[in-house]
Amino acid sequence: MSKKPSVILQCEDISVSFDGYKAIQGMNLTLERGELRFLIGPNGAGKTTMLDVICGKTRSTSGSVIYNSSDGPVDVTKKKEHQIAGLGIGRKFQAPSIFPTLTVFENLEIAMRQRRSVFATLFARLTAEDRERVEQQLVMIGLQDKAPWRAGGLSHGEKQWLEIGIMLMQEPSVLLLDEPVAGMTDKETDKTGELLKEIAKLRTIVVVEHDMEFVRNFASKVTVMHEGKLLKEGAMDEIQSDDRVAEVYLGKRRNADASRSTA
Ligand SMILES: Nc1ncnc2c1ncn2[C@@H]1O[C@H](COP(=O)(O)OP(=O)(O)OP(=O)(O)O)[C@@H](O)[C@H]1O
Repeated sequence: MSKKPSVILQCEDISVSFDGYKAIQGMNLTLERGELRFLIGPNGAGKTTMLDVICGKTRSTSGSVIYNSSDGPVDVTKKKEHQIAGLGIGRKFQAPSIFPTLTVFENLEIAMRQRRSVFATLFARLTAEDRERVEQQLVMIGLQDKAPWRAGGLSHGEKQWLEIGIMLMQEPSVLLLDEPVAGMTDKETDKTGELLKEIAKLRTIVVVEHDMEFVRNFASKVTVMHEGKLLKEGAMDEIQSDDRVAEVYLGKRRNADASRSTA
């Protein structure tokens, strides 16, 4: 058997324009298998747009996103959103996708069934193996005690973990998450960090994040974007001691302070 390439995703020279406004300008991003990468940068840097390009929600105006799928390399910029999801790139959006009136268990069960053909979904009964898969997922996301709960009754943090569990039932190789800890308590935030580290043992995760404490606590490698470009990439301590990174964050804060003081 041939060895899988260590790089799972390579975004090269990506540019995106919105009605002439250049939101991304020649961005490069290379991800290894099994890494937890944080994508940071001031507001409007282009982080979410980068995730949108990778999952096919937004078309790049130039550049390529090569995904090393189990069937070989594919340029996903040529694919549609549902095809990209089918190839193994999962995206979690801010809007919740859980069914609040169904139980936690049923939410995971439905996600598992969606992988199958319509015929199989209509007629399949839950096998012992299926049940085992759902149960393993419940343990992974820390909701085993809440399996019979209605999903709508979960706390905010628990709902986010269930959403991550739903994504995992599709067995993606790459997970794209936009601010997964927004609105969480400190305890929930830490638990989410541990969960993401666990998931990244088998899969690649990209997290767009503003919560710097969360990034400091859980990031091994960080990519900083500014004005649609790559500003700096490296370990968190290198990022923190970089003058240009400090400048773009402080510069933004200074501008915000100035406009506030003149308001
Ligand atoms: N659909 C769109 N149409 C027009 N402009 C857009 C669209 N989506 C994003 N933009 C603009 O592109 C730029 C980059 O946006 P993006 O949301 O990717 O930044 P971001 O780094 O994720 O910011 P934030 O941290 O505030 O979420 C911003 O100036 C934004 O206003």
